[in-house]
Amino acid sequence: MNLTHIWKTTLSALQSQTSRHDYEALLRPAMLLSLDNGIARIGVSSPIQKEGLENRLLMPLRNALTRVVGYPVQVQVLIANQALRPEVTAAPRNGTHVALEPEPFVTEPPTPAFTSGNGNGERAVQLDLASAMRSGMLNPRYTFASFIVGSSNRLAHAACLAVADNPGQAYNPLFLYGGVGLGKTHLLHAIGNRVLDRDPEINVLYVSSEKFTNDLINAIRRQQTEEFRMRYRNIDVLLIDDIQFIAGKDATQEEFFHTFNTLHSAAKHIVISSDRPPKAILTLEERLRSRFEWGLIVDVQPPDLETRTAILRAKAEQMSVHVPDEVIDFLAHKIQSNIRELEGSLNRVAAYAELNRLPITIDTATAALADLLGNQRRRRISAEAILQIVSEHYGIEVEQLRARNRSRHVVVPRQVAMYLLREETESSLVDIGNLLGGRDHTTVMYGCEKIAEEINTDSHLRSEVMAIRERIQMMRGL
Ligand SMILES: Nc1ncnc2c1ncn2[C@@H]1O[C@H](COP(=O)(O)OP(=O)(O)OP(=O)(O)O)[C@@H](O)[C@H]1O
Repeated sequence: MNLTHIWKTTLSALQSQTSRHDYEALLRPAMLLSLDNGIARIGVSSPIQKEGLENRLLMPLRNALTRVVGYPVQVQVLIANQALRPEVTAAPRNGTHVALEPEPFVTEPPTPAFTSGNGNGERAVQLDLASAMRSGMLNPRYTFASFIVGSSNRLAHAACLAVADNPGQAYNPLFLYGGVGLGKTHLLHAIGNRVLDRDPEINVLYVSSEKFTNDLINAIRRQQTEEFRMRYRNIDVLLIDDIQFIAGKDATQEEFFHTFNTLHSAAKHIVISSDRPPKAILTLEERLRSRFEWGLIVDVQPPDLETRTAILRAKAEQMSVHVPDEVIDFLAHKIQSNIRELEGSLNRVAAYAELNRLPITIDTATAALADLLGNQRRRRISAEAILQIVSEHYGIEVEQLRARNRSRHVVVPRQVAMYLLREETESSLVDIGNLLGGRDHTTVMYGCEKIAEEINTDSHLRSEVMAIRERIQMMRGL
């Protein structure tokens, strides 16, 4: 493995363990300069980044590197010569694409610009700045083509596609919400990429609400609010990520309110993502909340087993790694609620197998993910607890779920229980059948498939399943 490969694998492993902010601000812009005699030299571009890495991320970094290379590694953080580092600042406005977000969304980890200097023939690679500028700050990997659609994200995907094909028309604003690592950012970028593919003249801006806030603060400080407004109000498609961060920030909310009004009244499109629906963002101003509710609000749920399996297959294919079906199935069962973690786990298993020259098997995967699975064990929820939650939700007794009763008010909860037991536990179809009064495994399979299909078309059933799932997640968190 060369330095780039080691660093990429380390970053993938760390992505699911660090906050998004730390990952984007501290890890992703850093670079593995050399690895000699068990000492990894990490290059950063500023004292702030060095301090952040040393204070917050040294241990995870050391552990992740150690796992990736398979021997103990010490970490040194160095401030690399900034002259070597290509600055990706606000891209020149060429009238096609406003690029305000910093480097992280430009490329894979920025290998460029640093000399790896390990004496092993690693060469410095020059960042293709021109292509970074061309693609703006949208991540070219986040497209609709690379997005796997399943029941958990079908509506969100369809709404985003509709916006990308007809910006300024239906669903304005489009408000996407859902938990961590479920693909909201991916979808925002996919809209941007598709809009630009179809018409490179359209001004698209992807920005996190944190970045919006910082830009505003800087503009106020430098008395450049007019420029700020020109920049943010002169775009055709605004993709704003993690809007929940502006809640409680008065000046930012005020500014965003006017940005929103200007864009919306000019039929420019606004797509917003958040970790929760507008109603649940408690300190959000009422006038913003009501505007967010003007268009379409759509959720992204944790992926079901089938979608997790499809995502893992697609990622393995992208990595050109053959991963046997039983290992895919194993990972899909183990990592349930976060796609970023799902990807990270596959990367880890592949790197572990490669470094230790092992075939990819369930044993290899168990060893590679030992710490992650250890944590999960503590959070495992029993099948009985799920039955309890389902029966409480529907106001019936657990015994009725097990009984032979076929009236609809019991059949639906029973099938929901089958579906959730399959999704949320490692129980086999036979186990589930036994748990539910000795039913045949084909009956269980039918129940699971029925619910999986119906939640796509029946919004009432969908929200019931979501509510039960939320309770299960809460129980896991306890
Ligand atoms: N349906 C999907 N198909 C393929 N990859 C996906 C899918 N959903 C998410 N991913 C991948 O999972 C990772 C995490 O997704 P993303 O960053 O979009 O999540 P998010 O919902 O914005 O999370 P956060 O709340 O942390 O911002 C990304 O690498 C993304 O490409």
